[in-house]
Amino acid sequence: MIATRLSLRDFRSYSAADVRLGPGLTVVSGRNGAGKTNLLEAIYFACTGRSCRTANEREVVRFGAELTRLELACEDALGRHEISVGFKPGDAKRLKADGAPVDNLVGVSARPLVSVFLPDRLELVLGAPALRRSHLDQVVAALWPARAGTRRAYSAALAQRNALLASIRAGRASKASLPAWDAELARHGIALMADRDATVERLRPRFAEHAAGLGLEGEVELRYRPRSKAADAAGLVAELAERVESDLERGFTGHGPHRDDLAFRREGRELRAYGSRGQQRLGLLSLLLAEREELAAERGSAPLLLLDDVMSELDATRRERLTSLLRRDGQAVITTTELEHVPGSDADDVEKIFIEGGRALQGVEA
Ligand SMILES: Nc1ncnc2c1ncn2[C@@H]1O[C@H](COP(=O)(O)OP(=O)(O)OP(=O)(O)O)[C@@H](O)[C@H]1O
Repeated sequence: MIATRLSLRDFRSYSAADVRLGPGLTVVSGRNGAGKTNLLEAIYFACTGRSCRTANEREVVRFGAELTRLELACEDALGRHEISVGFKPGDAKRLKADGAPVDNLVGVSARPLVSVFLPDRLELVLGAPALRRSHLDQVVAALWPARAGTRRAYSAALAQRNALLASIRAGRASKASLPAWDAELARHGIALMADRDATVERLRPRFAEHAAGLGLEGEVELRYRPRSKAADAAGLVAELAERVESDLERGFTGHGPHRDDLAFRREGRELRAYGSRGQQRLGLLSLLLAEREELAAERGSAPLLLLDDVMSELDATRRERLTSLLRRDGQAVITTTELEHVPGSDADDVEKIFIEGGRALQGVEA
């Protein structure tokens, strides 16, 4: 599934825009503040009905406008599709797939899956483990939609166990009720760990391959780091039982897959602590590219990759490598202040959009 055209009204800096997206690479260029990221965000918003930039979505409506509206035309082997998103702050979003209203766009097959790289996504390498866990769980859900419920079930069981720990501490409940929740938590926990492990195992070789291809030198590794050593639910129950006194002291569950991490390593050391900014960026790009390939293999269609300002911190060789990779397969949209930062962008197979004066113009600057 590819996205072929985006039309919008009153989104961020645009009063209106109508742009064609290439089946391969599309380059969006313009000066700082021109509205390049806004266009990328608009594509994401049209695909998912959500912003990839802000939790306060009223920000996406153009200053002075009441509502925003986006339409995304897509195409697959079976024909054309259309997604539309209408958003008026304070009201429920109006989402449609092929003309029919839908509650959300998550499971909608009329649109491509989408994967986004914004500069602040480097937090995925640099930030707290919770970000990596949640990213990993999103990849699990994208690869195997039927398993999306495992994390929700685990979180619900964890909340229940924590509430029970607090009640026991306060003398309102007895310890005798804990084993039932431990069993429930362990059952979902083991399933969650198995899904995470299977996902990372599939991503690992592709990650290493892309890291090498993009010029991230040295031995590079993606590794799943589960907190628990348990091989089955009974093992996790036993680990929980061993720690019950400290859990009761703290009032929450200190052990289990809600403490897992995903490690990006180079030469045996964490990229987070020892990598340069450029190396961290290449690590994250390698992960997104590995995920894209794995999704294409599992789901039969590669996600649309949206890359904001990835070229500025890469040297000429790495820009070259990334661009040729992006031109090779799948659909990608990349923003840049300088077209020359995307080597080969003058080729006919690369679609170009130039942003100037609040308008998105097809083709390059005259
Ligand atoms: N709701 C909104 N209504 C109107 N304009 C907005 C809105 N939200 C942001 N903008 C404007 O959008 C512009 C920033 O656009 P954007 O972030 O897309 O720039 P960019 O081209 O990606 O720049 P850079 O190269 O610096 O990253 C700013 O001028 C900002 O004022």
